[in-house]
Amino acid sequence: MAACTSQHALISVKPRCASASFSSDRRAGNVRFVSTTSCCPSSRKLGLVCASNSQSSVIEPAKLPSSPESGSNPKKSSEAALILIRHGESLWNEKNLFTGCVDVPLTPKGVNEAIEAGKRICNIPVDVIYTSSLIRAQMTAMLAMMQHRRKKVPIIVHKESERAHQWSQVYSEETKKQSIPVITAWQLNERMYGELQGLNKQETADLFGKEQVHEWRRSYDIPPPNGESLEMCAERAVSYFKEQIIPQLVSGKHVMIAAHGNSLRSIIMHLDKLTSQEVISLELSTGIPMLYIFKEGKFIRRGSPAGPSEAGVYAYTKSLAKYRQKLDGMDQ
Ligand SMILES: O=C(O)[C@H](O)COP(=O)(O)O
Repeated sequence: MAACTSQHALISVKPRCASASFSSDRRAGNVRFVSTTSCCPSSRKLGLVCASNSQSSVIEPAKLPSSPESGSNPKKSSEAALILIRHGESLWNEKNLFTGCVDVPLTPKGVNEAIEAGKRICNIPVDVIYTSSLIRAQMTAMLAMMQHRRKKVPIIVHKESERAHQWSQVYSEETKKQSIPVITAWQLNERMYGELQGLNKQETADLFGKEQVHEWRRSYDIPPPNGESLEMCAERAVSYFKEQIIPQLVSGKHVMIAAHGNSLRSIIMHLDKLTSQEVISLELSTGIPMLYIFKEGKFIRRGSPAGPSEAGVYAYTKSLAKYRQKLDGMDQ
């Protein structure tokens, strides 16, 4: 890994204007890619593993009824928005500790990041929210959604027991219409970091070597001691995405996912068809939302803002622009 790391060059890409298309661009806003032209043997090995495991981001085209919220004609429009947000800074991000599945809340900075994330997506329709079972992702989802111009109330769906489900029912159709279900799923949790959980990242690198720790943190198929590799994390996160979330998009629902650096890396790897070599260089910042459009069975990246507002950073589709106009109309 040392050879790879030393030859990496950081590429940062500025967000594009609203009219630009991101369809074939894997680099945007919070997603940083690093050149991997010269690879070490272990990276080549990863590439081979990926080739046999590579997943297509195209699923069978389906009939896609549009949500009434989208403000578009269901016959003409067949697209749904997918927003991905990594949680804001957590107390252990701040302390530079390996966190994984330890359930740590946001810092005040993380709270602000979640609020800013919400402002960036305040004009994009959301019908259903998925988060991990960890509080940092749930706080981020809630804080972000509270910034939305549509002012719907995000409500956690409790299905841990029959009673929890029954006791959290809402008995007004009108109130339900003004709510957004928030579905929590352990499958979207951060990759389990095994015996690194709670250790300081810098001290671990000093102890085991920078290359070893980079391999544990970023390689596709090398797990940290007694933890999950990205590949293992993808097995649950991408399966959940395919089984539970894609059907929502197919039915025209606009979806937001608030999750974690590595569970989202595995989902982005799937959406953008990254190889196991390319995913090594994929880094997600805390609290920066990415937007994809699901259309005719394909996922198209539409941008990721680096600025403080959503204006001019997402490549709006026609129906997203219509939805935004509708919100403008509601304000008047
Ligand atoms: O779990 C953690 O420690 C972080 O959320 C992600 O860690 P990473 O940057 O090592 O992937």
